Amino acid sequence: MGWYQLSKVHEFLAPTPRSVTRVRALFFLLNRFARQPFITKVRPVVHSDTLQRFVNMNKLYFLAAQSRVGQEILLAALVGITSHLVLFIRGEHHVKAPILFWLPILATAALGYTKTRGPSGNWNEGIWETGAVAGSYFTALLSSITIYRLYFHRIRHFPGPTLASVTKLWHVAHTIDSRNHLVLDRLHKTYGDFVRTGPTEITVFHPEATLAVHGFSNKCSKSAWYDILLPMNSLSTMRDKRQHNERRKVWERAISYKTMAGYEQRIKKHVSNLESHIERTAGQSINMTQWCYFFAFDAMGDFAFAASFDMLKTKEWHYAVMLLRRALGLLGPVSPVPWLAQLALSFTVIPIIRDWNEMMSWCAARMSEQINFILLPNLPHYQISSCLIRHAKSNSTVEKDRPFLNGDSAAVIVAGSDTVASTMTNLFYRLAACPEHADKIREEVASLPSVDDSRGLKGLEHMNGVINETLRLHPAVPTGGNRDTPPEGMSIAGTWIPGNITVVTPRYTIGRLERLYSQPESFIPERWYSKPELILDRKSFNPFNTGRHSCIGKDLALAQIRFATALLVSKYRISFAPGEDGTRVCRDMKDQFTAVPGKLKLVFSRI
Ligand code: HEM
Repeated sequence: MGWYQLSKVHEFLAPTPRSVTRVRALFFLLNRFARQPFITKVRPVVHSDTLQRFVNMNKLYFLAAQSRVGQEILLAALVGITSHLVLFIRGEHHVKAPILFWLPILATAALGYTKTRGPSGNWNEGIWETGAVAGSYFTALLSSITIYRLYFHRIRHFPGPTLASVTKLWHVAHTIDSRNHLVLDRLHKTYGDFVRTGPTEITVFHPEATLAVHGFSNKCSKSAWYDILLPMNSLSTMRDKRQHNERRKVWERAISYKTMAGYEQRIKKHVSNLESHIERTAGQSINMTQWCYFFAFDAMGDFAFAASFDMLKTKEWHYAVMLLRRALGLLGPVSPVPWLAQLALSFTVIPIIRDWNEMMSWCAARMSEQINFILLPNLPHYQISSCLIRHAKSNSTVEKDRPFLNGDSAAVIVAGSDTVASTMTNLFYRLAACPEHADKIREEVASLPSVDDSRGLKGLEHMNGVINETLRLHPAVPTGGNRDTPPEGMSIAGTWIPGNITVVTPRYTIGRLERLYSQPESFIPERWYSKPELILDRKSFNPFNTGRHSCIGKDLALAQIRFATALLVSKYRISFAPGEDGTRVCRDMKDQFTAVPGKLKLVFSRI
């Protein structure tokens, strides 16, 4: 647009001598923020009619500004922009999401009331005016947020879906069926190693991300997602580094080298319960996914509270486990958006939220039982809750520690059961699909003095290869584990990521990168011992995470998986049930922070 047309606009917009400077500034800004020069882009469509309409609108706008309602509308717009620039743009607000959601709604209702019912109230005008003022506030707020995130944000130059950089609701819309692992995998294929998956979030698929973000020397901190249990807290959700370090030391006493022997005795009991069922149903089709869950939850209930859920015996889902599994369904769609999770949790009448709260109360009640009824000298060492209670009782901090004790009781059941159950389901799926791996494990186990020789089992190369390969292709935590970059920012593989940006490092995709593994989609356990050339960079394999937040239950989990695999493989041949080909395990898998595999029907036949 030339100066002739510009000065026309300027005559109408601001008829004062200072207007030339203002109009110049306006067009300078438009040019600056648009991806390409705004004026050249707009020029062909700005003919005299359009210009006249634009001018008329501006006249109306100035007239409106002189009326009372017009002033209110302008003020609302100003408040909208100011609340973004002063409040929302800084810090975290997800915990206050319920207040921030209801406040404008209540304010609009109050405004509506005064305009329609007050002394000078008029129903029709009042409704119209309230709508206009509220609309003006929200339009201004959302426009300000959108413009800022698209054109000014520190990470605006990272590629990714445009809507994802404006709002995280984009992510919710895509993960409504709990398949975040596939959503992120597709984004990697489209946009490359660094993808902007949210207004303040970058998902990094580069192999170096694992160590940079999770390794021992990293300065990152846990992201807003980890406030999910508030007002409770737990080792796995603690964001404060000092608090986490202290709590971790208490946990290390609960699951240590010394206590492992105690746990192993009880693992053998649960493996034997699983095997009894398989023996009774030998030659018949069984739902292996379900039995892996029964096994893992029974064992974890026992380790956590000395109270097994006894599902392997009753052959039925325990009420509390059903609650927990239903409640965790919430994490699939809302996990990518911490503020939505907080908001959703405030709607306590929704069935899934009721399940969530009931599950939390159930776990808290189990912890209270332990606190109230078990005396200090009787607390066994090889029980997680008893070690945590012992610490609180000996420091007289039971009441102060309640939020941690209650949070830990819920977190340990989820962290310890879901992960083991999904890994075992996937492992048996792989053994049924490739029986030669089961044959190799059988040979290895036969070389040991006993099938439950824990030391010997640890050294079985092929069995460990099968476990690693299962965890690589089917990680139990496929995308979770988000971190925030330190305030000063950080560099990952030469790419600078500014401070306080959430970084996601999805194990599901990183475990399948061609840059890291030859034939990445193939299940080759030998790559972990006899064919190391098939692994190009071992450092980024972290199914249990690395660094100070690494899985504290790793040894416990591996012991369960090894004992169960060794016993079942040495006694039975494993095959798919008639009509089953195993595809449902991956096809129906859900990513609810932990992975939930699809149904798997197997037949175990005695050897
Ligand atoms: C195959 C089984 C398992 C896998 C693959 C696994 C994986 C993981 C991963 C990836 C993390 C890090 C999560 C994050 O960054 O937020 C983690 C943390 C954790 N896991 Fe496990 N886990 C398994 C079994 C267990 C078991 C049996 C327990 C029982 C005690 C357990 C307890 C925990 C706890 C308490 C944390 C938090 C540690 C911290 O933040 O200091 N996990 N696990």
